[in-house]
Amino acid sequence: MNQNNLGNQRIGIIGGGAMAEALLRGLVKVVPPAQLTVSDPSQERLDFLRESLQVITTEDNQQVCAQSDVVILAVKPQVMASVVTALRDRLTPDKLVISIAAGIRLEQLAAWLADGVPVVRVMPNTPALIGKGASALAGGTYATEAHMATAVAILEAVGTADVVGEAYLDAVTGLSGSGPAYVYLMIEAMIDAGVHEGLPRDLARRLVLQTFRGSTALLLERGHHPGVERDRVTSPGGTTIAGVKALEDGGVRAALFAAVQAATKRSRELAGK
Ligand SMILES: NC(=O)C1=CN([C@@H]2O[C@H](COP(=O)(O)OP(=O)(O)OC[C@H]3O[C@@H](n4cnc5c(N)ncnc54)[C@H](OP(=O)(O)O)[C@@H]3O)[C@@H](O)[C@H]2O)C=CC1
Ligand SMILES: O=C(O)[C@@H]1CCC=N1
Repeated sequence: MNQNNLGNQRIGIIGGGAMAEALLRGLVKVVPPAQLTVSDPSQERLDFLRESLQVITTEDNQQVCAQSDVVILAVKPQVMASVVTALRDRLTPDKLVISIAAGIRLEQLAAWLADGVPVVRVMPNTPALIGKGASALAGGTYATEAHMATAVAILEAVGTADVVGEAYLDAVTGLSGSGPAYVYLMIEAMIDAGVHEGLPRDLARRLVLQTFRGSTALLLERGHHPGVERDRVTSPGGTTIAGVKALEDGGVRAALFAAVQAATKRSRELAGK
């Protein structure tokens, strides 16, 4: 088990869905599972989490609060108000509350909680499931540097963590929170395009996945602007520029702008739910 600055903190998660599983898979590598508790209405889901990760499970959200120093709220935004207000007496100022819900503002969380409770709002993403997530987080009024360090340590167990101003978090949601879906859609379309040109599907899949992996790794390693690497692929009068022109004609840049803008707008709307 890695050393980390989570110490002996007990961490609880309310809502045992996709993101909770992702966080738990990283956390079990840095925190003893006996310090991790998760709640969910589905016994089947809890059985799965307990059997695969050896964490403590319960159907009772109050129990998660009672036996945790840090409580991560991982339910859907639409049920957040009822879940948090029901736990108001249990979420005392000695605990750290972390919300990963899209759209739900620090101000809103503070209004549902008792005065003085430290709150951190986070936007993670699903590659956290394999320790390659990208998270951004912002602290509320009562979140101290120590609370932020704890939140960062939790998120770094599943990938990268950037502390930002809360004003960025809706755009972060539209960009990296929802981003894996855009990437998967592009991967799926490219595989189909390869099949359309006569390639066997398994070969097309291998080539596309390695192309995404290699291209990303090259950018990360060299630190170049993407245009620099794109120019290297693009021979004058060659194949790539023909493909790039088709992408520009198809409005791919505009579509990506629109996707991030629409998801950011939706994150802002969820605040009112
Ligand atoms: N999925 C993603 O890519 C990302 C999601 N998020 C945020 O993470 C949060 C969770 O999303 P995600 O994991 O995808 O959603 P899921 O639906 O997979 O997980 C939510 C879980 O909470 C359970 N739940 C519902 N009501 C309660 C309750 N009253 N008490 C305890 N648990 C309850 C649900 O059970 P049941 O299904 O039976 O209702 C479900 O298992 C959301 O707020 C979302 O905005 C943030 C970043 C990325
Ligand atoms: O689609 C959603 O609302 C969540 C938040 C970011 C990714 N998934």
